[in-house]
Amino acid sequence: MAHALHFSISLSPPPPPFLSKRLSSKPYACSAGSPISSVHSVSPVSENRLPLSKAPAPVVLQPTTVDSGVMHLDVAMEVELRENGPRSSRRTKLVCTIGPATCGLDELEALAAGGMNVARLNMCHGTREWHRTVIERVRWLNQVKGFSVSIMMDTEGSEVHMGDLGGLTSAKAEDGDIWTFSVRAFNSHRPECTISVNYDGFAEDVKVGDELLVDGGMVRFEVIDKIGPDVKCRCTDSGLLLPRANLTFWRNGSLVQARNAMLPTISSKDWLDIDFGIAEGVDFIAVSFVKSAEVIKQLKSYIAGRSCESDVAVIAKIESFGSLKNLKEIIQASDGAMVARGDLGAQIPLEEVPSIQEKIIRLCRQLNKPVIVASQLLKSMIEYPTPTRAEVADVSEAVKQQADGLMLSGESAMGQYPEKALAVLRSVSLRIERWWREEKHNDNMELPDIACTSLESVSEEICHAATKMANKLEADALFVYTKTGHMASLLSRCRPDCPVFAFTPSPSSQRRLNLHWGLIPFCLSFTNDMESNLDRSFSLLKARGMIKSGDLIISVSDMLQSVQVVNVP
Ligand SMILES: Nc1ncnc2c1ncn2[C@@H]1O[C@H](COP(=O)(O)OP(=O)(O)O)[C@@H](O)[C@H]1O
Ligand SMILES: C=C(OP(=O)(O)O)C(=O)O
Ligand SMILES: [K+]
Ligand SMILES: [Mg+2]
Repeated sequence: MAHALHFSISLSPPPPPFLSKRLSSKPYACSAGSPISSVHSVSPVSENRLPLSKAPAPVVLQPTTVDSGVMHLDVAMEVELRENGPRSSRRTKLVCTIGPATCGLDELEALAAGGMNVARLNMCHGTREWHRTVIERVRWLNQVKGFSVSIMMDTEGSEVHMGDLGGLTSAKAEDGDIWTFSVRAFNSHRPECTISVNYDGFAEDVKVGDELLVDGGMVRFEVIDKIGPDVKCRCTDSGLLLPRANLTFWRNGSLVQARNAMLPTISSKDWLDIDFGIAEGVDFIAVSFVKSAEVIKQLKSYIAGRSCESDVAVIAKIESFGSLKNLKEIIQASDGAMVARGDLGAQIPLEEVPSIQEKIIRLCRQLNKPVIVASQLLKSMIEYPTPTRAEVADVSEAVKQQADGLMLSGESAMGQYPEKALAVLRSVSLRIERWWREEKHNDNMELPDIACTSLESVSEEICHAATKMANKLEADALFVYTKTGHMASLLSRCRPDCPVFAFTPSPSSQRRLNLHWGLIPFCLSFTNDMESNLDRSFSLLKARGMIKSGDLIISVSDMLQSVQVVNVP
């Protein structure tokens, strides 16, 4: 049941069933969340972190069940709408990777209150039990605290990576140090300067003289000797080794495709994780190292056969050489894409990443698929409370390119300042979006027809026309009443100057729409009578201070092929 929120009466929420669980993900310990009171205050300052220099005012959310089930909107978006007004609300969506720094209930709530639209779980790390507890916590926050945070599961894939560091959060490799990379497993005792590798063929595939890159070049080694399962390497570029960091090796300046590159994109472990994700009802499954459209089609039909509502969206991660060769087919087959710059930058020359990012974003928009820009957006904030100027410029570039979403990885998973990093994404997005609108940099990107049926063509034309009218008339918001969410995505694709209030009867459609640029998704049941739908929405939204009398609304729906222009009474 959806809980619509009002802010006057306080009610004690039921205690979360998982409160007693203590989540830990070796080598980190993490808080299991503190008891929740009815008036729960989300403080940006939490234990064992430095107080933030410019801490935002704590958000105090008092959920009640007034209007329960009538209309539901993420409570953080509601606060933002009320405070900034529709036209100044944030259009770019924010994805946070959850890890030891943010798996506690308080930390998750702080991220939700700070504008996290999607929580990402990287199946490369942690146990299924650990991930299940995080999912339960996010669900609890959604149900009891009125958020609408979606969940994205990200598969491990058959990449080569290091093992854990036996309890250490990191290890420093210095220039000239000799380290051993071994396919042996070290259960309790890991010898000094030794790292385990998850791929059995590792020692066979590398050659003396190869260059070994950790995490796309954060640390570099040269292979100097091979002794059975052990590969001896000399550090040539010092840096921090992080648990399970990805490994690539290069020969004469070219990436060596290890035999694991021939393994299926979705490993047996990934299929079990996918079963887990479907059973837990995650909203998105992001597939690592996609090489072809076939694997996406296969996964989509697997999901359709498994989950009765078949509403898990599949996101293709573009992070390998193979995916670039089949980019259009892959994106066409998927429900969205991720520019996974971490691994992408380890597979192609770094200087090619920016133009490829732009190309993928443009292609996704043309094909009407949401796209996320991921990795290293605010990397320095893992350790420092303020970003570098270059990082802010990188974030603003992605915002200018009108990517649907921006993603935090280590910054939110294991960094010292997750909430601050999220606040930076939020404020840079708001500022750059406003600037882009004021400067009328509104691109006139050619949007090709994507409709397959004549009815879909009509919807597409209606969305183009409605956007044009909304821009010209400087409307306060576009409204769309949509059963499947498709028409809302078509409006988002037009990147209108005003936000799009997307009303959909299903909570799962609402959570899927969370990822689309400029959409404010509401869960609301509606009828075929547009007149009464509008009346009802107006009175609900006005009562909650999200719109006001006189606001200009342009409304479309996927039941009635028309555009309505209305002033809020
Ligand atoms: N579930 C988790 N448990 C423990 N650590 C995690 C988890 N998720 C992420 N991390 C940490 O955050 C870092 C950044 O996350 P991410 O970018 O998703 O992974 P990776 O660096 O392996 O690609 C990881 O290297 C890892 O140290
Ligand atoms: C997001 C990425 O994938 P992962 O963190 O799973 O390696 C990436 O490589 O940029
Ligand atoms: K992954
Ligand atoms: Mg990756």
